Amino acid sequence: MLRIAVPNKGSLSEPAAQMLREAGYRQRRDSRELVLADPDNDVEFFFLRPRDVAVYVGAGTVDAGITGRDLLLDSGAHADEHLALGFAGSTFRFAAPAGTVTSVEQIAGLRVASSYNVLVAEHLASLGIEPAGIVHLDGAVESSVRLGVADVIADVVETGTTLRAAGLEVFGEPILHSEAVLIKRRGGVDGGGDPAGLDVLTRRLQGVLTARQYVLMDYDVPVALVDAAVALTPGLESPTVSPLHDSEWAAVRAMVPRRQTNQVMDALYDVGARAILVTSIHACRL
Ligand SMILES: Nc1ncnc2c1ncn2[C@@H]1O[C@H](COP(=O)(O)OP(=O)(O)OP(=O)(O)O)[C@@H](O)[C@H]1O
Ligand SMILES: O=P(O)(O)OC[C@H]1O[C@H](OP(=O)(O)OP(=O)(O)O)[C@H](O)[C@@H]1O
Ligand SMILES: [Mg+2]
Repeated sequence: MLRIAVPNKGSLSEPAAQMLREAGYRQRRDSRELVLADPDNDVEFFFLRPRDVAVYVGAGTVDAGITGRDLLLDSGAHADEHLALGFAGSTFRFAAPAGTVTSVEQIAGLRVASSYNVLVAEHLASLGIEPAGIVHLDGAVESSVRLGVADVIADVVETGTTLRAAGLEVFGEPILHSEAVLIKRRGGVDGGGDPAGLDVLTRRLQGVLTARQYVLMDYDVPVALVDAAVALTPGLESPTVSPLHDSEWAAVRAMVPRRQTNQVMDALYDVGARAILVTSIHACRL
């Protein structure tokens, strides 16, 4: 039975549960449940603090886990990213009161507050910059400068709303682009390969990612224009082209990136395609 660690609260928890549900797994009904067996799928879920997921995976007491790339790197755990999951996207950045600090080099000799000390220390060391110290805080890091325990902060930024509300501005390049990731133990099981069942979990999650990123497009097009139309909808491998009762027309079906749906429909219409239909993909295995 594959043992999978899942965040029990915070920004990652609900979207992780939703993705697993879409991948056909049972998920808990009560947010206080700590363990959930799903015997039909031969997996067991352990609901753990987002920060602790990498620790358990690194120790090998669970086989895989869902966490943030930033949390994984900060943990120093013996675990690696296996699959990017496309949600909980954020950047990890330095910020300071507007106009006070404008370059990363200026951090030398200053106090930096963060919940991600390891990440910050490694990043500054790699740049050869020595801060006066790194102050570890559990959260609400944006308040630390106003309250006098630090001069700059390093924190998760998504929309920037929290920073603005605290009168802070980002400076320097992003330290990291993060998102939710599926992780596994570094070096495999007892020095061997991946844990049994990880391949199935991975294919299922990839199926959800594909179903979210693509739509299915159907259209009719005059046979003489099939090549021009198909060039606009090459699909993943090759589009399906079927004959129609009217032998001068053909029907085409192809997967199209969801973001390009309307541009592709406009272009197909211009080429001469008609009856263009778009449907969502519920699940898939590529
Ligand atoms: N506003 C946000 N938008 C997108 N991702 C975020 C946001 N805040 C946090 N994250 C991501 O979620 C993960 C951390 O989750 P969260 O903030 O819920 O944990 P935590 O701060 O340890 O928990 P809590 O805040 O409940 O104590 C990180 O991977 C981080 O990049
Ligand atoms: O750029 P924004 O969209 O404003 O989002 C970023 C904020 O979200 C997270 O905070 P969270 O809600 O997890 O609180 P915490 O600081 O207590 O962890 C993060 O630590 C930032 O403070
Ligand atoms: Mg948080």
